[in-house]
Formats: sequence, structure tokens, C-alpha cells
Amino acid sequence: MMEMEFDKPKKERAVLVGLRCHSFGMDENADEETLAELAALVETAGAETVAMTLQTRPAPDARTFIGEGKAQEVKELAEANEADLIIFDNELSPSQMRVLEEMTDKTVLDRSALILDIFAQRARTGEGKLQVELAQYQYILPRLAGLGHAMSRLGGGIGTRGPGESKLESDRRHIRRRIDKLREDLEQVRQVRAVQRRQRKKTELPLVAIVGYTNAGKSTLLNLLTDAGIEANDRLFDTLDPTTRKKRISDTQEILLSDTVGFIRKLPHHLVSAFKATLEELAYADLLLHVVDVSDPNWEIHAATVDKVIEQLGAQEIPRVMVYNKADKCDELPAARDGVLFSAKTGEGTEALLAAIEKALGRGKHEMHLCIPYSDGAALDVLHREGQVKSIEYGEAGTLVTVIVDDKLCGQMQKYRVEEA
Ligand SMILES: Nc1nc2c(ncn2[C@@H]2O[C@H](COP(=O)(O)OP(=O)(O)OP(=O)(O)O)[C@@H](O)[C@H]2O)c(=O)[nH]1
Ligand SMILES: [Mg+2]
Repeated sequence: MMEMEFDKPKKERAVLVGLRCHSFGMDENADEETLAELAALVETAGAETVAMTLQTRPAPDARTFIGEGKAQEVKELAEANEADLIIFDNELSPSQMRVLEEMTDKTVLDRSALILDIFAQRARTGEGKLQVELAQYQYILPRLAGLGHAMSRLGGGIGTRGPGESKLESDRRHIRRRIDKLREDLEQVRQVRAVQRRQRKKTELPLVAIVGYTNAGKSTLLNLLTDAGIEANDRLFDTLDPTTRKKRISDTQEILLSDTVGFIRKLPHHLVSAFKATLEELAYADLLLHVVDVSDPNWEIHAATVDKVIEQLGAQEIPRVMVYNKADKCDELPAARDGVLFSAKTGEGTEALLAAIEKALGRGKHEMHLCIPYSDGAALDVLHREGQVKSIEYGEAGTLVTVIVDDKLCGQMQKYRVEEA
């Protein structure tokens, strides 16, 4: 750590700007809370927030987004705070971004660009890197096109239009080719996953996917249950590369438990599509554990965001267990709801969680004592095949078996049930 201090680059300083409009939908609007979340993203990206400002307008200004006067104010705010960056909580059009850069003489980013940057820093595996690169190009491409329009509107002044245009054209062609290649590579990744899924089906271990808003405690939960040794940090989007571990949840049931990338409000849609191969896993899960951080005052909004992404991924039919995490941090717990109160930090609620998983998987196991008449040898075969025979004795009336069975077999064997010897 010590030698690192040496050439540690100075933290970039950012001014955050949000626009609140009545005409905006929930995913477009900015308010104090989304700005606070943006500040957390800035910190995650390794920069520092030095000032924030929220503008309210009936509608965004087409040219400057926040209005000429406000843009001037932001410029002064950035100068007074020696900021390097101005980051908007809302998505800007390519031309607005350019106008604002010219007016303020600072680098202007929007939330999507910031999230992409964080993903780029975090991606570890080859696949994660491919996904991020694809998302970045998809973000850049329309912005290049915007620039192209602006240039062609210059009216073909000598030295501006010709070379500029052809340079842009070749950039664009280059990017399109790269996008195609990345898509192809990711398609291969998807196919490998499909094979893995089929193999998993053969082993018949149910797949339980942990989903939730970023920083909800998903990785901590997986670590607690499986000693997976995944880094859990108080940073947003800490996990980009999902980890899957085997876990025994009862005497007779094992599951595969999988961590996933966290969700966030206003997740750039390029990211959702680029991370499809990863997120797709959700759609094949047998059960979703939806982890929420109940100590966060906005947890209900966050949970709704997660529900929406689950729907986008076509996973809404999959059974879900709600895990109300960080219960240790709350003085007041949410009113009784369907789900498990939990703390991945203290382990409180673990037993209830495992029981809830087992129940939701609908593969509840039962220990039964049976007396199988010698005339029904077939029943004994079924028990050996589908149940877990613990002990066997040959009695007068038939074979005495102690066996662990699932719901279905339990129903079938009721007629042979006896009291424990
Ligand atoms: N007090 C308390 N802190 C918790 C609990 N669970 C997780 N945390 C903390 O919350 C922070 C985020 O936890 P993670 O497990 O990294 O969250 P995550 O959902 O995996 O986050 P991303 O991977 O970034 O989406 C860490 O600092 C954890 O130590 C809990 O039950 N109680
Ligand atoms: Mg994580």
C-alpha cells in the first residue's frame, strides 16, 4: 500500500447536476436521492464529488438541457470548486453534451457514461470485458453519428467537411465491425453457458440466483452461506462476474447458488443488453433470492427497479423469496411481509432462509418409516431409486424401511406409513 501512495493520481473532482422535470418518467428524472446515488457512483469510480446542484424546469432545454442561465451557474460552480468534471444525473443527447462542454470548458459526462466507466474498471473475466466493451461502443456509436450531423451542417467548408467526414465514416465502420465481432464472441459465450446449463439439468441441482439492487448484500450472503470468498465491498457494482457455488441446505437437498451483477436505477440499456449472457442465467434459475437492504430508506423503490429488470429478462414467472437483509442495522423493521428477515453480517435468519428456499423449491423432504409388504417389491425398488434409504429391516409383515423422500414420493407411500419402531 505504502509505495502505492507515491504515484497515486490525484482524485478527479466532480460537480453533479440533476434536472427535475414533471414531464420526465421515473427513470429520467433527477432528485435529491438520485443525486446522492450518483455521488456514490462517483466515489465508486474513484472520483470525488465537490458540489451538487439540482435544477427544476417544466421541460428540458433542447440546446443546453438545463437552460442557458443554469449552465452558466454550473460553469461558475465548477470553477469555484476547481472541478475537472461535470456529471449529469440524466442522460444527455450528444449535442447537449457538446454544447455544455463548450460552455463550461470542462469534461461533461452523464450517468450512463459514468456507470460504463465503473463497469470498465470492474470487469475481471474475459467475458465481463467483452460485455463492457460492447456496451461502450453501443454508447459511443450514436454519439459519433450526432457529431457527423453537426459536421455536415457546417456546409462543407474546405478542410472541415471532407476529411472530417471520411475520418468519421471510417471510425464508424471500424466501430460497427468491432461491435459485430464482440457480438459474435459473446454469442459463443452464450452457447457455452447453454451447454453448462444442460449439464446442470442432468445433475438436477436446482439453481438459485441471488438478485438485488447494487450494494444490497448479495455477495456477503453468498459468502456467508458457502464460504465463496468473494469480495464484498461497500461500493456499487462490486460484483460483475457471477460466481456459482454448491450449497447443502438440508440433509437431502443441495442447490447451486449464484451471485449476480447488481441492478440500479437508470441502468443504461446498453448494459442490460451487453450483460444479457450473464443476466440470462436468471431466466433459467429455479428460484430467485431477491435481496433488499432494508436499512436503506429507498429500499422499496430499489426493489421495484429490480422487479422491473427481472421482468425485462423474462424471469417474472420464477418463484421468488424476498430476503430483507441488513436487519441488524435497522431499529425499525418493515412490517411483516412475505419473506425472511436476515442479516448477512450476523447470520441472523439463516435457518429461516434455508427453510424458505427448500419450501419454495417445492422439493420438501420428509423422513418416513414404512412397512412395505413383501407382495409390493416394486415399491421397494422405487424407494431405492428415488428416495434415500437410511435403514432397512426384514420384519414379519414386510420390509421395514426408514427413508427420506420428496413430496411426491411421500404422497405415494402414505399407505405404508407406520409409527417408528
Ligand atoms: N450491517 C450489515 N452490512 C451488510 C450486510 N450485508 C452486507 N453488508 C455490507 O454491505 C456492503 C455491500 O455488500 P455486498 O455483499 O458487496 O453487496 P452486493 O449486493 O454484492 O453489491 P454489488 O456486488 O456491488 O451489487 C458491504 O460493505 C457489506 O459488508 C448486513 O446484513 N448487515
Ligand atoms: Mg456483489
